[in-house]
This record gives sequence, C-alpha cells and structure tokens, in this order.
Amino acid sequence: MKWDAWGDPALAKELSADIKGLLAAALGVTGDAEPGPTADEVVLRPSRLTDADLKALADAVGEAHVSAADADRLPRAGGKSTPDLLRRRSREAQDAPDAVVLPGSEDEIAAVLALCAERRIAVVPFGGGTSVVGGLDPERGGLTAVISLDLRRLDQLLDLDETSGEALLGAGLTGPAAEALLADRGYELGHYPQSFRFATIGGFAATRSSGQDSAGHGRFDEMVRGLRVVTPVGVLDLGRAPASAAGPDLRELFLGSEGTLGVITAVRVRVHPLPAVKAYEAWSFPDFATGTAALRAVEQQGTGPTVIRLSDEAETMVNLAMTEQIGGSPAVSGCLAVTVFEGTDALVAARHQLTREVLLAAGGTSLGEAPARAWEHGRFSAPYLRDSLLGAGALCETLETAANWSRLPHLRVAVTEALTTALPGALVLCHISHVYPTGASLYFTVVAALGEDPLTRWTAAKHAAGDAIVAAGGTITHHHAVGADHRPWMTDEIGELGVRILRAVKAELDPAGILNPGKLIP
Ligand SMILES: Cc1cc2nc3c(=O)[nH]c(=O)nc-3n(C[C@H](O)[C@H](O)[C@H](O)COP(=O)(O)OP(=O)(O)OC[C@H]3O[C@@H](n4cnc5c(N)ncnc54)[C@H](O)[C@@H]3O)c2cc1C
Repeated sequence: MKWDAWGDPALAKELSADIKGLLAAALGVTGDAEPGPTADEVVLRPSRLTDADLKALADAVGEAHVSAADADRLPRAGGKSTPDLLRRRSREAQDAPDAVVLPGSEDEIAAVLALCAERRIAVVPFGGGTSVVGGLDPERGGLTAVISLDLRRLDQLLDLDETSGEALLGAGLTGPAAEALLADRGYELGHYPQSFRFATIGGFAATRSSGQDSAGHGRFDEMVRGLRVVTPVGVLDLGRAPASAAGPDLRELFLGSEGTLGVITAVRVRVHPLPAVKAYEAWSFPDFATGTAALRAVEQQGTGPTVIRLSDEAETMVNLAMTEQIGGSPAVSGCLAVTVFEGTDALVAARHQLTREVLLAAGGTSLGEAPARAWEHGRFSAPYLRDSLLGAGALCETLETAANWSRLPHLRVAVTEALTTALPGALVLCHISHVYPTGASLYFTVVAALGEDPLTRWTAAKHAAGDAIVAAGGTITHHHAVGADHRPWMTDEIGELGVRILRAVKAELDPAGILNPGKLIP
C-alpha cells in the first residue's frame, strides 16, 4: 500500500480524455495540482518514545518487530480518506505514531498493553490502514506517546469446521489472503468491500464493515460467530453457540469498537462452499425513484440476489466516462442497476427469474449481462481514480448513511443540498448498494475543484452533510464507522445515556485510557 495514495503503485490510472473533458466542463479543472512531497521530503515530528520505552517494547515482541524509523511511521500516520491524503501532501511537519509495534501472539499483545498502561503510551490498533474516518489518527489523548500496533503477523487460518461452516481467521489476514486460504479448502467468506484488497479481518469486525455482496452474504457483523479480544484487563473469548439467550450478546460490544475497548485477535466467521455458478444482469430505470422502488420490491420479496445496486443519473453518466479506467459500463441512460446471483444452478436460476419478474414489473429495462460483468471487473479499481483526480486538481471524497425506505428520498435531497451549498459547483453522485427489508444505504461521491485550502473546505462540507443526515433521520455512518470524523455526531446517534454506557465499559476494560484515544466515544 502506498503511503500517500491508494494501493499498488503499478495499478495507478491515467485519466481518459473523456474524464478530463468532464472535469473541465463541469468543474473548470484543467491543469495539474502541485505535486506533494516525496517520502524522503516529508518531515515527521520526532518520536517521543525514550530508549527505555523502545527497549521495553522490544522485550515484549522482539527487537525485529519494533521500529521508530520514519520509513515505518509514515505509512501508519493515518488512513486513506481524502483528508488523510491531503495531509500526507503537506510540506509542514506531520504527526505520526512514535513507533510501530508488530506483535505475533495474544501474549505479546497483552504484554504490550500492560507496559503501555504503565508507561502512559496510547495504542492505535492497525489492520490494513484503510480507515476513511480518522480511525488511525496518531492521537495521544493526553498520554506521553502513541504507538501503532500493526496486527499483520496474525495472519493464519486457525480452524475450519467444515461440518458447521465456520472458520477461525487471524485478525491480520487481508481480504484476499483470507479468501485464498478458504478457497484452497473449497470455501468462501464472501466479504467484498471496495477496500477488500488491503483491509483485514480484524478491521472488518472493528468497523462493522459492509461488502458489495451484502444482499446475499450479509454485512461483516452478520457473518461473525465469535471473537477473541485482548483487553488491558484480560482476554475475552465470545460466541460459543450459533445462538444464545445468555444475556446481552457481548460480541456486539466489540463489533464496531474501533480499537477503543480491546484488540481483536481472531474472528470466527460463517463460511459457505465456493459458488457453483454465477449469473449477471444489469438494468436501466428511467429515474432514481423508480429504481429505488424496484430494489425495495426485490428485497421485500426476499428473492435473494447476492449483489443489487442502483446508481443515480449522475453516477450512471460518470460511470460511462470511466469505462476505460475501471471497466465501467457500456452506454446506459437513466439509472443503472446491477444484479449478481451466486450459488447452485437451481437456486441461482430460481432467484434470478423471480428477481427479473419484480424488476420488469417495476419499470426496469434489461441491459443483459455485459454492464454487470463490467461492474464486477472494475469494482476494486475506483480508488485509484481518486488519486489521479487529486493529481489533476480535483477533490474526490465519499460519505455514506442509511435510513428506512420511507425516509430515503428526503435524506438524499437533504445531503445533496448540504454538499452543493457548502461546495458550490460540486458534482454529487449517489448510489444504493446495501439493501434491507426496511431500508437501504445511500453512498455519495463528491467531486469538486481542489481550489484553495481544500482540507478546510471539505471539512465544512462534511460537517454540513453530517448535520443534514442527522436532521433527516439517517445514521451518521452505515459502514465507514465513527473514528474521529463522525465522533461529533455520536451523541445524536445514541443519546447521552448511550454515550455514558460506552464510557463506563471503556473505563472497565481500559482504565488507563490507552486504547485509541479520540475515536468513537465522545
Ligand atoms: C477506497 C476505500 C474503499 C472502502 N470501501 C469500503 C466498503 O466498501 N465497505 C466498508 O465497510 N468499508 C470500506 N472502506 C473503509 C475501510 O476499508 C473499512 O473500515 C475497513 O473495515 C477497515 O479495515 P482495516 O483492516 O483497513 O482497518 P484499519 O483502517 O487499519 O482500522 C480501522 C479501525 O479499526 C481499528 N482496528 C483495526 N484492526 C483492529 C483489531 N484487530 N482490533 C481492534 N481494532 C482494530 C483501528 O484502530 C481503526 O480504528 C473503504 C476505504 C477505502 C479507503
């Protein structure tokens, strides 16, 4: 993963003539942005750890697994939101964790937490580094220093119970590494967020991630059967049966806990046999309202596509211009919807047919397989385009929410208005990609001219959007999590009493307050 951009440098994308034309016509963006510093030119604030601290950390995990070198600190200085990337481009002194520590076992994690509590050092658990909500900000929270606890060494398939269809996965496994280990045994987890190639099993659990196949396989939190968590005061092993009436489900406390309550070391997940067949069909709807009603009808009928998503008119149009870049869709007018079905021959055929009938009756026109296959082909490539847009002088950022079907139309209008008021002239695209019987998520992409001081302008726009979401009855986050960026709205989301409950749990599990200060809990 690059320190100042997304993913693999070899896959960086050039902007096509079509996109450059669109940027010039829609946003007046014609030139290139000033390039940021190289890694060697970045100035990091010096590490605040003493030699004695570093020696104690090395005693806990081995000398080879502790580093206070700038080359190791810089890639863990934050996540991968656009504000993170803009900060990395700064030529002013940047903050970063004071050291990077890579434990190899639960005992080593427990030892690190104990010595950090004793020495008043904050700990930021680090999975794949793909947070887009400031979840990895190197916040010290009034303590003397902060370390990044990189969990990549916890990368084993620890158990596969084929009879039950459950796998125990190390928290540091990336999406592709976990799927490869399972595929060797004929199984699939089926969690494919856009950040799939770099994000980790522990990160998915810690943020309540949702993948693009959520209609068929569920959100990540729905896949979790059990969790192992190391806290500063002991180890928890949660989830002993597929269902239980033994009081409140404590797994739920750690799903979405974002490193503030403990370090997730292993996750027991539901797995399924690799699908025998897949079927694809794309659809066009005359407008977003008609398409939204069609998705609702499919979801409420329960006919079970694995993927179902709908782009609004603007996103469908931009998708066209991106065809060359990310394998986007061939010519489509109106609003593009994509459906994918997976499973056995008979189930796929039945689900596909039942879904088709609903979509046709709801006003959809079939576009055949090609646009749906093109979407799948390019589905992990869009983040590379954001880097190219930044290089060309355009700010591109996303935000997401969810609400009941009845609130969705107003929520979409309110967020779009908030964004275009805060960033006049910005292009705001929207899609639905996660559906539930009672509602759906809305995912917004904002493209604007970078202009002067983009960080301040984006922060103001994000704030306006957050206020609009809350006022319109949406959740402040459907799957990106809270981190530092959504924390100001947590009291609106769960109320004062809800915040007090989280604080009380935190005080019990993390009395020294070392775990990921400044995130999630107001
Ligand atoms: C381009 C892009 C596309 C994205 N697409 C999606 C998407 O489709 N769906 C989606 O859900 N999200 C998406 N995200 C957001 C992000 O990928 C998810 O939040 C992901 O789950 C983070 O996983 P990670 O391993 O990278 O965790 P990190 O970013 O390293 O950490 C995220 C948070 O979890 C904590 N944490 C990490 N590992 C552990 C652990 N083992 N124990 C305790 N705490 C831990 C960290 O301290 C931090 O607060 C996207 C991000 C980017 C940049």
